[in-house]
Amino acid sequence: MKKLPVKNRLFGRLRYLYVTTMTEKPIVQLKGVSYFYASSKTKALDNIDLDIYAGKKIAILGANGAGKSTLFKHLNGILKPAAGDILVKGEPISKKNIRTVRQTVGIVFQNPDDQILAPTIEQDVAFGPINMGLDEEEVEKRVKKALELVNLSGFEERSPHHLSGGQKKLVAIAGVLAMQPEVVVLDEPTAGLDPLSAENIMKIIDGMNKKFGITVILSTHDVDIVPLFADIVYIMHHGRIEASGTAREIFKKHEVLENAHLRMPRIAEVFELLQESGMDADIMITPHDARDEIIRLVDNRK
Ligand SMILES: Nc1ncnc2c1ncn2[C@@H]1O[C@H](COP(=O)(O)OP(=O)(O)OP(=O)(O)O)[C@@H](O)[C@H]1O
Repeated sequence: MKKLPVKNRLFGRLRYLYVTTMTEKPIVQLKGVSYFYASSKTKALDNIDLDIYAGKKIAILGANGAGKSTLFKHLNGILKPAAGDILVKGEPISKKNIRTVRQTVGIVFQNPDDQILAPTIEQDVAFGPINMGLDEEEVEKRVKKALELVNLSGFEERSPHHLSGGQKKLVAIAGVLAMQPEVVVLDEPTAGLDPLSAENIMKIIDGMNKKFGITVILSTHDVDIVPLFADIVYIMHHGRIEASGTAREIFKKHEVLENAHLRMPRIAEVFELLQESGMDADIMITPHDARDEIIRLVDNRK
């Protein structure tokens, strides 16, 4: 085949990049979404615009009461916005498409007791696939795979109500994964977990994204896990998105963080202290980057 001149090849490549990035539509999109709880007279969401792209890992960072759970309840139609639109795969959520929307976007609630209903783990994880009208063989296959993914194989016959908080969260995640969603939304998945269980759950969440390309949106106020996980971070406060960007960009916004009752990751504070001691240190927010920066600083002093 005749090779195109370099200029044409370059143009072709640029056009490809344009087509794949600029024209890609968000898998979930919020346009000017507001929500008001009449009972507490609270404007929980205030004109939220959000574009979530397929395959990304998103962290919504916000203090207690920022509006994270309310936002999530809008993503698969549990709550309807008082104003604005929510589109899933380009379609506004409606009565007609709500079942499809709920198969596309699975939510793992903050409290697993709100989600776990059946007497055995197997029955609980099978609930979604059965509701989707899948045949017995497919349901069984999905339950087995979902329990494997959360490391709960062998727990099928046990009662979910006699599990630890961390294990209950895993059952809730398995229930959502068994529906094979494209987007998984997790409301504070590490809240109330010990460090090892939190790390385990974050590994499972990361695996969903890496192995299956699932788009992950999670909320947290744990600033230390965010840089280890997220491609894109949003800061929420008083029902508004106050900032967005990569973790590195976000954790430079000291004022925004402070106003939102958040802080930098602990590891970054070490670099602030080094700067205060007169060292030419860059602020690092992950252990690996911190190691590299410390080696650089040590080498420079030799
Ligand atoms: N069911 C409800 N009825 C009335 N007000 C509510 C209800 N749920 C939440 N709110 C109010 O809406 C605001 C946002 O709450 P939301 O639970 O969405 O915040 P959050 O960021 O998820 O908080 P947290 O980190 O504590 O879970 C708060 O002021 C809260 O008191």
